[in-house]
Amino acid sequence: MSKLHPVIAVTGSSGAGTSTARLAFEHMFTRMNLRAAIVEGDSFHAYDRETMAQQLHRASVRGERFSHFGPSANLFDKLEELFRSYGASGHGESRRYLHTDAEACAFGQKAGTFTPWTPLPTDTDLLLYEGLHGGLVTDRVNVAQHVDLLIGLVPTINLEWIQKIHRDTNERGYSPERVKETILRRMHDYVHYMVPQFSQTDINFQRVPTVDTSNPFIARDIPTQDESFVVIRFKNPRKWPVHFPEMLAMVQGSFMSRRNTIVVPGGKMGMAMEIILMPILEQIMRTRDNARRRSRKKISPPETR
Ligand SMILES: Nc1ncnc2c1ncn2[C@@H]1O[C@H](COP(=O)(O)OP(=O)(O)O)[C@@H](O)[C@H]1O
Ligand SMILES: O=C(COP(=O)(O)O)[C@H](O)[C@H](O)COP(=O)(O)O
Repeated sequence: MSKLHPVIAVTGSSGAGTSTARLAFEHMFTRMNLRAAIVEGDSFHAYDRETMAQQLHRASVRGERFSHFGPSANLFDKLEELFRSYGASGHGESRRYLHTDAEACAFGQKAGTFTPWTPLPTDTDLLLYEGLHGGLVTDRVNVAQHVDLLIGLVPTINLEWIQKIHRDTNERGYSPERVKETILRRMHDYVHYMVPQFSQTDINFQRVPTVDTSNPFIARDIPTQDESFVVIRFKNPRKWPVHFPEMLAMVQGSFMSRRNTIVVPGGKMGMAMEIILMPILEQIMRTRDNARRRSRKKISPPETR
């Protein structure tokens, strides 16, 4: 945890909507005039697409579990080191995993490859991570301990699979069958490395469809915002400037389902994220500024003030 260099992580499974949620954060950062170092979780995969395919075949032949959700296909220690380093100094290094030809073309590379490791931009106000493992805790790494605000994007599983199938077939060129196989292959690691994170999160945003998603593998399109509700669970509401009565008054159609859980219409998800997250970001930045003032006082002795 860092007061001087806050780390914010949006964590969710493949297709959960973390890239989409990142855009909402970027809009808030712009409105708050904050400069963020943005890190995509896929950049901590251990293998590029070609090598990953070889590793997957080898694991299949050996009858071993192996997926993008688990430790053998990710650089978890490097991710924890990034969060630790940024929290301590505001510095670190990252790269990008280029999923599509369009992304890769901009770097003169092939899709499914990594850009080189490069230092994060300097003089940033905070780090924003969006990806698969922002809240990871295993017997070897504890990524979550370095995060100041941990957000879970956790649509109900049928909706998550519909979103992944839609995105992977339309934007990444995979067949629906191939995506179904990926979902099945990742199930063990999903249960052991993805799901436990959502007990670590400060806030979970769980989009729940109000239309039939019983068979996600035949869904023609993604349920729209208006065809859903969002269940927003706070692990510890007292930790943050969260005022449920104010939110209930501001978000039409919202209601409390538990003392720490507010439900909003899906079409109000963006508004609810802003109402909830901007005061929290403001609190984090006030804490950062106070810590920086104290740090400066320690450096300059009283007689020279
Ligand atoms: N709240 C939402 N409402 C409707 N569609 C969404 C929502 N969030 C994500 N999607 C769609 O789901 C798919 C996966 O979202 P994405 O942000 O790429 O997931 P991730 O980065 O977690 O893999 C995309 O097609 C995206 O447009
Ligand atoms: O599970 C994910 C995570 O990405 P996301 O959270 O965006 O779904 C992707 O399948 C891998 O990064 C491999 O990508 P690819 O299959 O394109 O090589």
